[in-house]
Amino acid sequence: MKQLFNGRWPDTILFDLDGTLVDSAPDLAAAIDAMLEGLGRSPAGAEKVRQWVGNGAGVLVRRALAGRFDHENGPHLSDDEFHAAQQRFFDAYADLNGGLARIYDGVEPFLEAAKAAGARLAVVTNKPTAFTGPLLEKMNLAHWFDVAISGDTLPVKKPDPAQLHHAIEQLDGDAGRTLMVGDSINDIEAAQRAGVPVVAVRYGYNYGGGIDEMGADIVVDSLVELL
Ligand SMILES: O=C(O)COP(=O)(O)O
Ligand SMILES: [Mg+2]
Repeated sequence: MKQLFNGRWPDTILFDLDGTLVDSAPDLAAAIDAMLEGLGRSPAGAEKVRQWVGNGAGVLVRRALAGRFDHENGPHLSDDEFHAAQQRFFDAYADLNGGLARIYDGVEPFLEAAKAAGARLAVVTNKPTAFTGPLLEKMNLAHWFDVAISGDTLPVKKPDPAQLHHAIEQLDGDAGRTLMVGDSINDIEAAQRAGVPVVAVRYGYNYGGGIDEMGADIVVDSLVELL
């Protein structure tokens, strides 16, 4: 990592949340299944939900209702049906968020070292604001971060680079002295479009696909490999 920054630590580091800092898919799956069961439908199960996470809550709900990743090709959904289902998901996830989730190995040692090196840290997630703060608090991770930018903070989400620009501005940073750390093609694309070097982790979701050939500057199995 330091070779990307002339042998020094980056000044600012932006972290994706779901699939990078925290394995939140079990809670997301439980909430999606509660939504589906409330609608009289069969549960989707954790394996599918893990592959549907990545574009925020609304798209996750749409994929679950369609029973497929490419929800645009599923049955027509009225706005009312969508909003009623999404509300069920929000209610269920508000109760379940952080219950089964766990912090990935290597995350806390890396955060500790980054802070000790003087880096300023932000979370940049597609998760809605209503769930980002509570999850960070529940995992006892909130104290590491100066800023959290969520999926509804701005009108656009990753892979658009706007959340990264916003985080860098709030941290008083500079894209050339910033590192992005993520688990999905969205994180890599957003970082590239923001002109920020990017580390990808192999243990995350990335829609069930590999991350090695997606263009990240560095790919690791654990963030401790960066130390
Ligand atoms: O909520 C999602 O869809 C994904 O969230 P992430 O950006 O933290 O991976
Ligand atoms: Mg992620």
